Amino acid sequence: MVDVLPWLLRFPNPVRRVFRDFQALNRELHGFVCAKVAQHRQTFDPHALHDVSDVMIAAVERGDSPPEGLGPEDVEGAMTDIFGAGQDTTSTALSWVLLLLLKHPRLQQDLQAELDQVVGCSRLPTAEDRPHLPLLEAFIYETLRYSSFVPITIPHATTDDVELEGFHIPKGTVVFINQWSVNHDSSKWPDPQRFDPTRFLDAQGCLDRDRAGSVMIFSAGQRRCIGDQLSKLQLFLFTAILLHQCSFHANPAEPLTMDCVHGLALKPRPFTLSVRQRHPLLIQP
Ligand code: HEM
Repeated sequence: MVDVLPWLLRFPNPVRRVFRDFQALNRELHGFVCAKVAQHRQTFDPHALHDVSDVMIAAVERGDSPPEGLGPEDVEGAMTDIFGAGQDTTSTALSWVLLLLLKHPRLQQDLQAELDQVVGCSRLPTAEDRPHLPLLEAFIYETLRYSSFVPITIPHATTDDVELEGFHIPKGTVVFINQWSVNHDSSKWPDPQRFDPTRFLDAQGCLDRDRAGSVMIFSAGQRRCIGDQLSKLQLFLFTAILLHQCSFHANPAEPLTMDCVHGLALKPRPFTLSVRQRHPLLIQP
């Protein structure tokens, strides 16, 4: 196994700082998760598994995993990974969703018109509405492509010598994918700097699944994100429900900039907005 940390420490200061901040954050999260897992162990009932922590505890305690697989001491680490990897990414995606809705008020209205037509105003959008809301799906894919908010993937290292398109990559080389450049490659994406969800719609107005599948934000290969389907569903539901229930308006005193705060994920600079209720509220406060 190759240790990528010494390699990361060779980076210039700002990049090192990002990884240090990340380590500090991860330590804090780990403490929180350990306390939660301890509570789960106390209340554990093998006949009533309530969440992913219960399932994980059940799996390691039943001895389902192979001898070299996870043991009871790994539950806290695995849960920290899942929460650490899933929380910041999904909330960052939502910040971009909101910022881009503010930047494109006409598109916001079109998305609401699609929701009103498909869902109506007597119920909330559900996952079953997804195939009938192509513009909303296209908006989410374009947000992921355009923001490319995980611009480079987590560094890995080659376990053998590799030949790739005429390049020799020796064993033990640290490699990662530049997702931002894949998503802004002008040979693949016409006018890549333009935010245009309709690039994901075909002539019939349906979602072009091949095109959507070529957005790269969850990495590739064996260590590709395990949460991709879950997070796309979450993003769909959050965005659909927010837009169905509310309209979002920019603060005229603030310029709407696409400049980002740089870290492991690119985040929009802090911004404020006003929210107006559309229909009689269907969500119970
Ligand atoms: C929009 C949201 C998300 C984005 C953009 C995203 C992106 C990524 C990326 C780029 C990686 C690195 C893959 C690599 O090492 O090359 C990754 C790994 C991972 N993600 Fe996500 N992710 C998201 C949501 C989630 C969610 C919701 C979960 C869990 C519920 C999750 C769990 C993980 C885990 C556990 C890994 C490590 C996989 C491994 O090392 O084998 N992610 N993700």
